[in-house]
Amino acid sequence: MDLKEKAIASLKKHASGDAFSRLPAALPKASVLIPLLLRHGKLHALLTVRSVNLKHHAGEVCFPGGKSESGDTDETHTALREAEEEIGLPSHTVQVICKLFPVLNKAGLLITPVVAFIESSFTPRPNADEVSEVFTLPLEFFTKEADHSCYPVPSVFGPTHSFMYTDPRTGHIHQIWGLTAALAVTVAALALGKKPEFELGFDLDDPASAFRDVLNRRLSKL
Ligand SMILES: Nc1ncnc2c1ncn2[C@@H]1O[C@H](COP(=O)(O)O)[C@@H](OP(=O)(O)O)[C@H]1O
Ligand SMILES: CCC(=O)SCCNC(=O)CCNC(=O)[C@H](O)C(C)(C)COP(=O)(O)O
Ligand SMILES: [Mg+2]
Repeated sequence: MDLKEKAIASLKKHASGDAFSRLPAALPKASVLIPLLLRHGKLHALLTVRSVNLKHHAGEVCFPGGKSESGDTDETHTALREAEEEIGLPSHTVQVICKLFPVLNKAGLLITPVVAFIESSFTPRPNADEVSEVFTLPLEFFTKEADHSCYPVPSVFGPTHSFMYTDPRTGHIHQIWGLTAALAVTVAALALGKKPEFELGFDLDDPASAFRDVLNRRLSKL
């Protein structure tokens, strides 16, 4: 099996499918698309920098995504629609692999990550109202200790991973932390089948249990 086939097989083992479909329907929902691609024989992930003019998470690094709208048929539809709106990614060119376990953020938004492969030749067309920059980086970056730290963020999370990535193409230094870092670390570990050099915080063979525990604890506080 080649790198891409291995990653797909490994990610599919952790597909959440409809396991979370019985959560309270009233919870506001959002999806993020975690776009993977092959570049120079390695798996890469695509990330965006949010416009500084947005009301929420201004200037932060995140995956393409956003809130569910009434016309969306499911979480995957939301992720694909948002990616098309934000970076001009044509939905029909995307190979969706699976949905992973959803995460409840501080604002009570239930966020479903959708992992997908996109074409290596994709050229982003960022919508400047929402996205100021798009970049890709090797997925294995999220398994290395070199540019990683882990620290508590008072009243927001438990410990959060944080990475400082210097994009060799632009020289820009991007901080990737919080939800986005947690998702990137998870997808890197699953897709590459590799434990990071730092403490992962969940069992690589059964990540769903840890995510389900966190979700249940959060739901019980609503
Ligand atoms: N054309 C546009 N100009 C400015 N802001 C926009 C916009 N389209 C969407 N937004 C805002 O960008 C944020 C992210 O949208 P989305 O969920 O579609 O990704 C939302 O704000 P809030 O985060 O304040 O709700 C939304 O209102
Ligand atoms: C969830 C809170 C954090 O993790 S803040 C730390 C760094 N920032 C991020 O990881 C961005 C998190 N936010 C998002 O990905 C999006 O705001 C969203 C998917 C929750 C909702 O999308 P929208 O585009 O409508 O803001
Ligand atoms: Mg968005």
